[in-house]
Amino acid sequence: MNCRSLFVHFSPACKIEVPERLTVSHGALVRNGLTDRCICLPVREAVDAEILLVHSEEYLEAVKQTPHMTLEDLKEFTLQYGDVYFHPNIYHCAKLAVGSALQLVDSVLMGKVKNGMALVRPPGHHSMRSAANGFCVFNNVAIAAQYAKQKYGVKRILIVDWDIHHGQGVQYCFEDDPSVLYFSWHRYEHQKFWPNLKDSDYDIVGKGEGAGFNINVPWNKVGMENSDYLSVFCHLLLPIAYEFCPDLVLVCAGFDSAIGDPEGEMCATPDIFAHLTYLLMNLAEGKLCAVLEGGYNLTSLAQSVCQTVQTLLGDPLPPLTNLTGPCRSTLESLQCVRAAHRQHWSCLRHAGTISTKRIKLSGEGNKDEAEVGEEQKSPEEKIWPEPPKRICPPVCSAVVLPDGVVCPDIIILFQIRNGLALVGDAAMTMTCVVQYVAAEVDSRYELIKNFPFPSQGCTDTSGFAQAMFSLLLPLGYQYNPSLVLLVRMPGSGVCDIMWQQLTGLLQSFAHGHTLVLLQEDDKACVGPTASILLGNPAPPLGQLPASLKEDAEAVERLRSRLQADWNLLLTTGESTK
Ligand SMILES: CC(O)(O)CCCCCNCCCN
Ligand SMILES: [Zn+2]
Repeated sequence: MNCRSLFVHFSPACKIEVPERLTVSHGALVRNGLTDRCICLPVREAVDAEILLVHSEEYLEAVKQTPHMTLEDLKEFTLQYGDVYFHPNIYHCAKLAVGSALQLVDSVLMGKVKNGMALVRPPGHHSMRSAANGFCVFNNVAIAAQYAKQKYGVKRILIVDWDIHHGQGVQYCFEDDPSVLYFSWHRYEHQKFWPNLKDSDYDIVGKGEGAGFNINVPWNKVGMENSDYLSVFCHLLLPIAYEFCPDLVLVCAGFDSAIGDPEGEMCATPDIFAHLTYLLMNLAEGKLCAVLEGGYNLTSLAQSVCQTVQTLLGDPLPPLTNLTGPCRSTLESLQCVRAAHRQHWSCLRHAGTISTKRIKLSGEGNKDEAEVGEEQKSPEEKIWPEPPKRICPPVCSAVVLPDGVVCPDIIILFQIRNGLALVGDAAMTMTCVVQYVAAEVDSRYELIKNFPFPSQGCTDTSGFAQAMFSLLLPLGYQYNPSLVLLVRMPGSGVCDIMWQQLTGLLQSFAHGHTLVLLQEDDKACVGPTASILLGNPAPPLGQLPASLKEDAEAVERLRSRLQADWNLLLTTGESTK
């Protein structure tokens, strides 16, 4: 009997938002042994009340009809929205995506897990109160934020949207809400890139009570690299985020901002997401929920997801190499956003003064004159090195007590990850360690001493925080040491929680190989320091007041003096020379 089989082939309306995005990402997590180290949370469908935290009744009712629609009706239905595709099963999937994000928020806020990532489809950040848009049906992250506020009374939530598209749905939801700080960078090209909104530009800062709590960083050129992303984090997002002092961090984790993606056409490599994730984990005592948005190159998507989850698990970060500094277009965007937000955030009040002439940026950092060869390649043809293995030394931390000997090579030679030593004379020991390292281990080390501050004492946490973000982090990234030696000089005046934040942030470098030297009478500092070295989150600094003018100016003077040689320190396209 010849059986006639009928293949109904759904020609995929959308070629990039495909099921393989989840199967390939999950497969990579399994292959890298990361799922074994995670707990897998059960998913559930969101209920109406949760969806109505963001969306209107009429929109929810309309979407509820879609499972019963014919293909023709579905096509008709989608015409009222932009760039979104409906399938009879998408309502169910969209409820699962929201439900997954809420399950993650519950687990983090109830302390069952430190942090986590929800791998969901369909994405959410474009969907609005009464409209689907850009592959999104319900706004997963916006609903998660409202849910966290309503159910757990969370006071301040930071949403970081590193997807390459502007999450206008999130912006519209919270634009007048000062309890939710929304940060988004996005391909913009002076409004020529989708969704082509004037509302996505840097001067849209929020409305009424929400003024200052909406930060848009437009990328007006493609080909942005790791340096561009890091400079926006160091010189804009982190200073404001620390001043805001969130109780929870939600990430619209779209990976179409990675190299190879057909939508983003950027050149940042997957390991950058290890660092972006880590830098955010030092906020809100590590309470971070990442929710998948976009990401359409299956190779870079899978690698980026693994880099993100590995950092959430506390593994050492892969050093970022050849950071050449931000390109001119980034500096222009950075300068515009900082100027637009200067009145709202005291960390920007003394921001770098606009100066006279343009600085000649290093060649590679300049998208305007991208190398010819690279320029021609399509995103899919781009190649990049596989992110390096991030090995975890068998021992995390060692403590050397006064009668012990400080031998830094055990740290550098990967036998342990980091360590602290209580020594009789911190300054003298530092000199010995530096000579030993320089001679014996032939490694580059970064000597971290407290920056010369005009104002003594911990009164100026803000000034110190400012120095950390606008000086220490960019310098450390560009210098790329193989050991970080952190010395707490007697009378440094750096208060414990700032010290803990500093110890935490400096583990961004050198595979986390940090050697801390403490004066032996500084015993009270051993516990808090060891806690950070063991991977615990630093306590919050609290909402930071304006830094003392003389401190901010001292940092600015130091920054503008060093920026000619270290252009990750740059925040404007001008040099002050
Ligand atoms: C989650 C996400 O932000 O990645 C969704 C992106 C939607 C892109 C729609 N492209 C439309 C092109 C129109 N000519
Ligand atoms: Zn996107």
